[in-house]
Amino acid sequence: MRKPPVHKSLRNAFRGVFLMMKHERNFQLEFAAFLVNLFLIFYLNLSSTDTILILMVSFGVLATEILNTAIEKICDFIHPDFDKRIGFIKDISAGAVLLTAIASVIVGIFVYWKYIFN
Ligand SMILES: Nc1ncnc2c1ncn2[C@@H]1O[C@H](COP(=O)(O)OP(=O)(O)OP(=O)(O)O)[C@@H](O)[C@H]1O
Repeated sequence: MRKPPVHKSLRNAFRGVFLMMKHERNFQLEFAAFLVNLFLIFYLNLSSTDTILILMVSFGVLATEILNTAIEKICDFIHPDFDKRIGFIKDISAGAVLLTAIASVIVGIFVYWKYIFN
């Protein structure tokens, strides 16, 4: 099969992010947190290193949420019935999101602390 041109692949990828925004509540909340971070980056005039740190953890959470949702959808598609193994797969996939969220809270505390309390 021929590969689609780059602009089409890019359009599909953006559609994927748009679908997440439209249908997935957790992603909507995480995207809202991302927008708050964008505001704080400008409002507190973060250094470039701190900006990169905040952007990396924010995009990390969003990207992991997309992969988690993809795994959940595959699970529901290939095995809609209750199965301990599906539960295990979904739990560890959700665990990946949890870890990135914890990392983003830790980084956020370290970065914003300097600007708010110093
Ligand atoms: N088919 C299944 N068999 C066994 N356990 C399941 C199954 N579907 C869901 N579970 C359990 O329910 C939990 C939630 O699964 P669900 O598919 O509803 O994800 P969700 O509520 O959208 O999760 P998230 O908040 O991570 O998006 C799973 O982590 C798993 O423990």
